Amino acid sequence: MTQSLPPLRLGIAGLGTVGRGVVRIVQTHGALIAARAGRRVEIVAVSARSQKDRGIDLSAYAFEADPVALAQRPDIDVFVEVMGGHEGAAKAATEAAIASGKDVVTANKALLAHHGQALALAAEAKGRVIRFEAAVAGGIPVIKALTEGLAGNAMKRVMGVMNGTCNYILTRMEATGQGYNVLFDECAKLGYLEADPNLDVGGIDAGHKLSLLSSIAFGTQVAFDAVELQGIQNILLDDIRMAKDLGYRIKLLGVTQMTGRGLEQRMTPCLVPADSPLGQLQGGTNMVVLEGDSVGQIVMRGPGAGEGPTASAVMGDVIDLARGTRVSTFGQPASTLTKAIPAKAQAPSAWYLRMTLLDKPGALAKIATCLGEAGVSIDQMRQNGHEGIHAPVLIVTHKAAPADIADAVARFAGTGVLVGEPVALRIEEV
Ligand SMILES: NC(=O)c1ccc[n+]([C@@H]2O[C@H](COP(=O)([O-])OP(=O)(O)OC[C@H]3O[C@@H](n4cnc5c(N)ncnc54)[C@H](O)[C@@H]3O)[C@@H](O)[C@H]2O)c1
Ligand SMILES: N[C@@H](CCO)C(=O)O
Ligand code: NA
Repeated sequence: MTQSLPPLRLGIAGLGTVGRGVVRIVQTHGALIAARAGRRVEIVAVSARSQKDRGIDLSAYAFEADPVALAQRPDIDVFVEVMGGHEGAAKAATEAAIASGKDVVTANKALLAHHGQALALAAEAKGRVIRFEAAVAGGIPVIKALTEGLAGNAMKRVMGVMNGTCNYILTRMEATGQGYNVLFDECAKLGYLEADPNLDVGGIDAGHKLSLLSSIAFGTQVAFDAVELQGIQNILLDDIRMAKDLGYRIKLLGVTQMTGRGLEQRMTPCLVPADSPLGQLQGGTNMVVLEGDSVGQIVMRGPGAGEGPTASAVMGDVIDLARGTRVSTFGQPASTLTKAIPAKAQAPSAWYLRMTLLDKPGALAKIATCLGEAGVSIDQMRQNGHEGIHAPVLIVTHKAAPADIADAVARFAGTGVLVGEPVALRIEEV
């Protein structure tokens, strides 16, 4: 007869959206979890900023006002960090948990994007791991897919729409004909925005997630600073409409790939074919596209945020630890991850260029000349009527290097016919 294992004891720091969800799953699915893990999972202690009523019964758990004290308790096995923030309490408590020999489960992409390598090394030195399924694309089990199911593949490219708020804004712009500012305000009212909304609309939150996927996919140390970031704040309704006319949709798309030029990581608004899985992704849903040399392309779609989906991911990690499944934090020992060499030049692609010109003879010709001088070839060029003396102009280029596009855009400024700033978006082959 096998001897039954003692319960796995959790300390949960943070009782907000995610923390409450974790407590609810542990309380409602105790028997199911015990059957699957071969042992019970128990909550021993919790920590939050206050002891206010949260609509869940916490009476059986010890309360620690200080998350560091929670992390150091000798009666917990796993520290669940669902507070947020990449400095301060989350970092101090995670370090304390590791130092006192606990495994860590976290939903905190910002913390790992900034300190992932140091934390993973510290955990490894103690024979511990950090699991973070909830941190990337919420409920989609993409970390598990990459570290386990696809471990026999050399990964070629990973792409993702991983900020639900941005995808909500972009798809609602198309569906309602309302502009960015109106939909930003709607997101604020619906509570979709991070405390600092620039984390969402500036692409930073999604960039954090991409940097974690890069590390696992390519065996490199997390290099968030090397992610090229561009937000969605400058996308106009006109862009959404013109992209649609061309057969595309605009997505805040993350792409990471290892090229002969180095590691390319970008999180930028891109045009993708409207009929592709990425192009069809609506609302706040996330999608991750994984391309491996043996498996080909895998598309995973699902909820990237919210209490249930995020807590589901946290519990998947907890149950792995209860079962004794201990995959290294980034899929291989942190000491073997190589330093990422950021690509000096990013891959060429076709480009969408939108600008406003003075509607006068020769204006378009001057812009065409700039493109020619920069070595960029034009595929399509459209002027959609005019607004007084201003003419909105759309140009689609053949494949061109980003440096050549930047060169052309710099030349536009000297023509005397440009009004405002042009917008250049990649047309991504997905
Ligand atoms: N909400 C989501 O849908 C979602 C999805 C994926 C990942 N995440 C991540 O999960 C984490 C938590 O997010 P959330 O939405 O649950 O946040 P939240 O703001 O709803 O809750 C945060 C909780 O942490 C507690 N807390 C914060 N600082 C503390 C401190 N110094 N000491 C003690 N307690 C402290 C707060 O009291 C609160 O209970 C973040 O890292 C977030 O990025 C959230
Ligand atoms: N602000 C994030 C939450 C999940 O990380 C989003 O909109 O997707
Ligand atoms: Na996930």
